[in-house]
Amino acid sequence: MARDPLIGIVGKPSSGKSTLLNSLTDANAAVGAFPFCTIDPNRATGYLQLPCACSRFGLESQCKPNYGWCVSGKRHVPVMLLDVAGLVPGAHSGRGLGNKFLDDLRHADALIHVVDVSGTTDSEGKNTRGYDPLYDIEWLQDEIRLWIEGNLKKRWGSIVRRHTATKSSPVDTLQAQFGGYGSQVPMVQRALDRVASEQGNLPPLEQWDDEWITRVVRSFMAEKFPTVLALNKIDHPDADKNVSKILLRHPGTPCVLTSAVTEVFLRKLKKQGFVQYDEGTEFVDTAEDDPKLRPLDERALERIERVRDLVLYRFGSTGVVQVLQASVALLKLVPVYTVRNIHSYTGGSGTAVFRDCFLVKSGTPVGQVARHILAGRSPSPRSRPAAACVSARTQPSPRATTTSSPSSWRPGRLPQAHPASPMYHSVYKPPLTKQRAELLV
Ligand SMILES: Nc1nc2c(ncn2[C@@H]2O[C@H](COP(=O)(O)OP(=O)(O)OP(=O)(O)O)[C@@H](O)[C@H]2O)c(=O)[nH]1
Repeated sequence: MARDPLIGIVGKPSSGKSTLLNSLTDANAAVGAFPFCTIDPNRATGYLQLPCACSRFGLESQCKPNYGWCVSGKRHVPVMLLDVAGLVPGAHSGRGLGNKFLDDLRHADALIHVVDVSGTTDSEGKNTRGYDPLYDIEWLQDEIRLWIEGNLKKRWGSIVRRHTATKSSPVDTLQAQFGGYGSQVPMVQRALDRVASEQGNLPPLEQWDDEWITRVVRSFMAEKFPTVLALNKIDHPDADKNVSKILLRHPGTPCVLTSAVTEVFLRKLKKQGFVQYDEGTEFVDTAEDDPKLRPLDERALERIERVRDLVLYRFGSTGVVQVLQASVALLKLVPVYTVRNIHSYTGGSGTAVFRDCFLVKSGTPVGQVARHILAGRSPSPRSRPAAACVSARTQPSPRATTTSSPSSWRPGRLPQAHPASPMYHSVYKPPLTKQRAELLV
């Protein structure tokens, strides 16, 4: 990924995409209980929560990020988000507001699919009761596949002729077609390898029929658009049974239970000084717990109680922070802290430490990281040339620098994402056995 990661938020109309975007950012995307409330894709900066490198050295008080912020060793790293207008079944052929929305997705590196698990909106986002959201997961994946497949099949005859005439490899031929989605050769190669491992060797490209094309496109989708499901509206009484059904049907898919509307509510009260809320946790203090806070009226207090009972105490959080962490984890990104002084971790002048943090694919050679950072940014003089890279996940050594190579990681490469990292813990990996899930139903 030669640019900053972009996470696309997709789903049917009224599933809560804009609410999720608002809860992750300071954006004010239009929110409404009517379909197609969003028409243009909204881009906004969300903030990914990570344990900051400063906390490993007891330097929390000196940590002053150039972008985002850090509180008590919890770093908030900016990540670009894209809220795509609601998709409906048949979108690939222009239904709803057309496949223009699918085109908006081209540059996304991973997707958050917002699924309304309350069952109160149908596949087009219209109000209903008892709707089965399992259907939404399937048709949305199909729409994306049919869109890519349609674009490919439109030109299949000439693609094959050119492939034969130029004696290209299937990877090169497909890369020429998939380049518009921001693919790269290794990504296309992985997609083909996956098909080969599942189906046996692929026939020559000239002999691919519709079924082979579908298999290849499916596999490319898994590489290009890794997806996490945000099972949203868990505050609704009908959500439990739908969540259980989804977890049973999609055991391998990363899912995070969310209540975006609760997160928006809590962040708003926090901003206004009514509550102390630690985002990503279940802890909300009011004036009853901390007299320094502004007192809430009876109605707001009742709502806080409901939110605690229905969401925070039951699920441990609103899930909004975790869903962004899960999507970044799908991309196998690790934070890299560039510092000028590898002894003080400062950025040049002053005493502030760990001023810059970049998200980089795990395993990327240090030289490539440096080239990417120096080429892709126009850093301020204060944060200019990185003399060293420190990754928050370097375990157990504190330093991963270009000039020293601690024994715990391979010299010249960034460490692999640590499996015990909170980034992975926070992904809602269904801990349910089949029996427990059935009990929930
Ligand atoms: N109960 C509940 N309602 C929610 C939640 N998240 C969003 N909503 C409500 O769902 C409705 C639709 O939310 P939006 O965020 O506008 O949905 P959208 O998916 O962006 O819709 P489009 O713009 O039409 O694509 C609004 O009334 C929200 O308040 C949630 O977690 N729980």
